[in-house]
Amino acid sequence: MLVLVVNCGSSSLKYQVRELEPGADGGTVLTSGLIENIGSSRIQDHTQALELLAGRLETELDGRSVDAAGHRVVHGGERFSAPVLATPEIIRDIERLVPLAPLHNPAAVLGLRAVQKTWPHLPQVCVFDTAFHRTMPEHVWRYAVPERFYEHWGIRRYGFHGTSHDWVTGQAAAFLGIPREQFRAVVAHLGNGASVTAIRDGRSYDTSMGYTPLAGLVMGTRTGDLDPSVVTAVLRRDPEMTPERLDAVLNKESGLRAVAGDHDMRAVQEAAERGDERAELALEMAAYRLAKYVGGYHVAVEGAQALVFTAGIGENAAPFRKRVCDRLGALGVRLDDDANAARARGTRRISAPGSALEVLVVPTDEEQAIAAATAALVAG
Ligand SMILES: Nc1ncnc2c1ncn2[C@@H]1O[C@H](COP(=O)(O)OP(=O)(O)O)[C@@H](O)[C@H]1O
Ligand SMILES: CC(=O)OP(=O)(O)O
Ligand SMILES: [Mg+2]
Repeated sequence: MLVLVVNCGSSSLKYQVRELEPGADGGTVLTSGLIENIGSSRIQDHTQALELLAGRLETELDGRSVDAAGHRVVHGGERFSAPVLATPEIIRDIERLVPLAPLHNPAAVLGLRAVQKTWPHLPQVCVFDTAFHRTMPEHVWRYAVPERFYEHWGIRRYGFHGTSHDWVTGQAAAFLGIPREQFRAVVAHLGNGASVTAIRDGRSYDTSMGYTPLAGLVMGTRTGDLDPSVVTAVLRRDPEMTPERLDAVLNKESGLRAVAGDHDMRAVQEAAERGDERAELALEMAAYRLAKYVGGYHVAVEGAQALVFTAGIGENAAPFRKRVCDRLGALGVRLDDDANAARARGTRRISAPGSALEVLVVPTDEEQAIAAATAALVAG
């Protein structure tokens, strides 16, 4: 079966076509690519991007056609706890969740509709970032705010990057030979967006992102945790500031970008190595925040067996992993500096013998997980 995996951003569309057997792993990648600058004069909207993609696929797949499409949908609210086949009603439901994820869900809706318009008979599956976190207990997902915030507006912790946290948890448990339902871990997904999840009995027990993907860790362009009074103070003090503008500042102009002047970890690391003090401060802030979460989640899961790093930074930024692990001595974490620094691929151990927690690097593969879920649902 050929599955088109679609990850729609507001101005970009990442895709992969994978060949796989339903019920098996995510199979092999036949082709992949990225269409950027959606909204420009050349590519006006997602429908036009999909038409461009359809043309590309005809050559790239040598005339073979895809059998299904799987979409990454960031916010599934409380409604979706597993992947679903997209129907017009489901797409409308996802559209209703746009106020909860104004930066992420609109693109998914556009992508779903554009695929429908380009290939009217293609089955489509939605895979939600929030779904994996539906197992969090109520005392974890509740905020201590008036009940009506939740009742009227759905304000609670949802959590994101679930497809990645789920996949990486399974890979890590298998690598260590621990049955998944007995696995306790802390999984750090560190990409442009970053979140950390407490895994108890192989499931999500707590996670650092909240009502939106703004909470938790210091990220490339997002603040992470912040005293909410900062929001009201800025709105009061700056006459030009609006909620929309402040949303953009906190999501797109903060994090590493605000402190170090660049959102990209590679650039920040290079600047720190040259002695740039702002870059050094940004790295210390990000590492300290993450280390605090690891300590907290170690307690939350009653003793983690492993700490797992994944995504662009987690998989590649050895100096950042060291910064974090060096703060975890009180938990008995001991890094193997050579293993950490080695340029290796695939799932690997980077802790020293005798470390109280196994420290692993596990490459994430959200596309593979989305393809597998799509094939399973379409075939079933
Ligand atoms: N070799 C590397 N060393 C340090 N950071 C890296 C390296 N490769 C990628 N990164 C960082 O990974 C981040 C992007 O992660 P990624 O998972 O691709 O993000 P996303 O999918 O959220 O866009 C960037 O900050 C980038 O600088
Ligand atoms: C939910 C989220 O933060 O996604 P990304 O890391 O792709 O921005
Ligand atoms: Mg990512």
